[in-house]
This record gives sequence, structure tokens and C-alpha cells, in this order.
Amino acid sequence: MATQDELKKQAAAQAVAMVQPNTVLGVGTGSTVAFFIDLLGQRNRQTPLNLKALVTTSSRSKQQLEANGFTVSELAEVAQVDLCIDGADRVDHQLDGIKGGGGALTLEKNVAINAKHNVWIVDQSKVVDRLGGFPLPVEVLPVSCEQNFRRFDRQGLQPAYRLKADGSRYVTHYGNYIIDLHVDPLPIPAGLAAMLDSTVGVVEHGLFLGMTDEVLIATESKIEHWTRK
Ligand SMILES: O=C[C@H](O)[C@H](O)[C@H](O)COP(=O)(O)O
Repeated sequence: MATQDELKKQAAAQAVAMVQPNTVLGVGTGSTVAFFIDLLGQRNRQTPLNLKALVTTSSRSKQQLEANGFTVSELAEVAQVDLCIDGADRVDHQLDGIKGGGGALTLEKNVAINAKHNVWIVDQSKVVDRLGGFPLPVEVLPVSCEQNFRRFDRQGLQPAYRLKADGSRYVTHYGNYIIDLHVDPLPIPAGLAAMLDSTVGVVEHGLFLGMTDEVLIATESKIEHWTRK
């Protein structure tokens, strides 16, 4: 039986084959994407990819891309991203998902929204019938975090601050906190997303609805290839 890491690597390898020369590539964050970056580096060393530009969604991915010999641009420096490859924490059959387990949701959503084509790479454990089974991350400004925490609590969304190993609050790339909502399954994701989108002090949340075009799912027997209808 393949391990979860072997499945992640298989999905990543398939995505590497989708990268075309002379394009702008977006690269996400996470353990699945980490396999993608190393495999992309290998391919580039064998036959240079000649990418027009490459942008990414976290300092972790940036470091790994640079260690693989790539030059990383800022999103602001590119007009549009042709293809963005990212992981996901959960994905349902409508190709909606939860992201941000690694805390990179805000930049991930920014890159995804500016990409012509978004592809998620996941192993089979991420697929769900109803979105849930994973805490939903909400990035909040420190100035309004307590009020929002209490509001989420009143709404029954079971909030918890994301903490670091030392017990202090996790701080995002942008200096904000993450409140993880532990409600499962999520009550009407579109309604929840609309509520979060209109909440003052919420910077971004991990509900990615209608944003990805394809999902490559590594299962024991094959790579399933789901596309948005
Ligand atoms: O913030 C992190 C990202 O949304 C990741 O793409 C997501 O958490 C999946 O990560 P992994 O591939 O490690 O499961």
C-alpha cells in the first residue's frame, strides 16, 4: 500500500508535467507542493523550463524554489499567472475546498484569483462529500480579533486561536492571527463564506469556493483527474 507521502508525490509529478515553457507559474504552499517544487527543480535541471516568471505563496516555498535554482517574483510584478499549482486540505465533488492549514491562505487566494488556471494536487484522504473534517482557518486583524472570536463563538462556530508549539499565538506573514473554526461539517459553505467576507477585521478565510479548475487526486490505483464542469 502506498504511503500518504508517496501519493502526494504522484499527484505532484503529474502536475509538473502540466507546466509549459514561457509561462508565468504560481506555486502554492504545503507538504504536497514541497514535492512539486523538488520535482519541478529536477525537470528544470534536465531541460530548462524557461519560465517567464514564477510567483509563490509563502516564504517557505520561496526558499525551497530558490534552493532549486528558480528566481521568484512578487505577485505585483506579474500581469497574470498562467497556471497555479497548490495543495488543499479538503476538496468536495464540486471542486470547492478548504485551504490554509499551513497558514498561507491570504496569499494563496491572491495568487489563485489572479491565475488563469488553478490546479490542486491532493492525496485521496483530502476528498470529502461535504466540506468539513478540517478546521476552517480565518485570518483576523489583531485589533478586532477578540470581538470576532466572541462573535464566532456565539454563532456556534467553535473558534480556537491557532497556536505555535510554545503556546503563543500563530502570527501570519502579514502579522495577523488565525482563528480556526472547528464546526463540522460546515453549515452552507457559501453562506459562511459570505458572512466571513463581510466581517470587519477578517482579512481572509480558507473557503475556496469556485476557484479551482482541476484537481489531481492520487489514489491507490491511479491519479483521478477532476475538472470543473
Ligand atoms: O496554507 C496551506 C495550504 O493551504 C496548503 O496547500 C494546504 O494546507 C495543504 O497542505 P498539505 O499539502 O501539506 O496537506
